[in-house]
Amino acid sequence: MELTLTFQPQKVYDVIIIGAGPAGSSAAIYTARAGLSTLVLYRAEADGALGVTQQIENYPGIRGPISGYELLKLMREHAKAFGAEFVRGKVIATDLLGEIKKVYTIDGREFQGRAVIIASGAMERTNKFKGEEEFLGKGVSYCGVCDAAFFKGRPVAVVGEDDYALEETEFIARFASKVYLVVPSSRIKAPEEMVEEVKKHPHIEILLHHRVLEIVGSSLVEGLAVQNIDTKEKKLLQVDGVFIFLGGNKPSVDFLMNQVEMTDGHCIVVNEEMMTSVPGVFAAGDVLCNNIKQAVIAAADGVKAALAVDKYLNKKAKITAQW
Ligand SMILES: Cc1cc2nc3c(=O)[nH]c(=O)nc-3n(C[C@H](O)[C@H](O)[C@H](O)COP(=O)(O)OP(=O)(O)OC[C@H]3O[C@@H](n4cnc5c(N)ncnc54)[C@H](O)[C@@H]3O)c2cc1C
Repeated sequence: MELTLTFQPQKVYDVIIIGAGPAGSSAAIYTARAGLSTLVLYRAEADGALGVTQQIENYPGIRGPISGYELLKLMREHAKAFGAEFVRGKVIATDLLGEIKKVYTIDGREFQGRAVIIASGAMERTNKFKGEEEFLGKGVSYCGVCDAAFFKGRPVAVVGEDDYALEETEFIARFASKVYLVVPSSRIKAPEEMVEEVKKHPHIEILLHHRVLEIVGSSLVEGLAVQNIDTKEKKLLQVDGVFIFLGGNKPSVDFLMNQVEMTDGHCIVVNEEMMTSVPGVFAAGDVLCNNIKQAVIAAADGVKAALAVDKYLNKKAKITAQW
């Protein structure tokens, strides 16, 4: 019998956009409309600064009030209508220095593109909890897909307060016997229907408005000390694992692995055409520290980056507007 092997070459996109907030989605409208094959990678549906915004009423043309997530869906649908592909996947690593740029997601996929736009926002944490570094890999994790199975039939805690944290909590609850969802704020910043789903889950207990005091244990995690912010009551949750999915206000740039020039404060350096120090790699939106954090400014930045990608890939002498 003759064996025929068929080799499926990996698709190389014209541009990969990391982030589906206003910067990434607006960039995708322009790159896709310019006929460039466009892939947008994003972490979770109602994620990023706009995704968690309850109400917005100052985005031009959308009088509102409208939730940030509803506005995002309009932007994404607009980009999809021009052919942009949106794929969920948290980017954890990149290889940007070659002509073909490689982008890796947490679930082990590799994507290739001729240009990359970094539009991952600025919602990384700035502070760590007591015990977090000590128990990293010994019960502390930042990845449900990677580590939830290690906690099959055992109790864990998840610390987080948005859509991304909810999705991870639901996934982890498939394995753990009990999941305490510790929410530092007084509400979960996610669409109501997602919150209701999680509330109904028999293994999940939500602790709203609780702060983390300390992750405790000897060689492995044995508990999470928390405090109710309203009543000041402290308790020790007996858990074997602590998953942390909190946001902050630092640029989300870990996956760049120092390949592009940055300032001391982890701010990406770009030129007037939004290009970083690496040819073919651009950045837009809140990920740029000096930006005024507004949706319309992020969107405009995304458009500038998209037009610059068109110039770069099509070797144009200058950036041209799209009519
Ligand atoms: C509470 C709040 C209220 C606000 N209210 C207003 C307002 O009323 N009006 C206004 O104009 N602006 C408002 N803003 C600001 C506005 O939301 C931001 O300026 C804007 O969303 C920035 O857009 P962005 O695309 O740069 O980043 P974001 O909107 O933060 O989007 C980042 C994207 O990157 C993705 N991402 C991050 N890391 C990764 C990764 N590792 N892998 C894959 N994807 C990743 C996320 O999933 C998300 O899709 C508000 C912000 C907040 C937090």
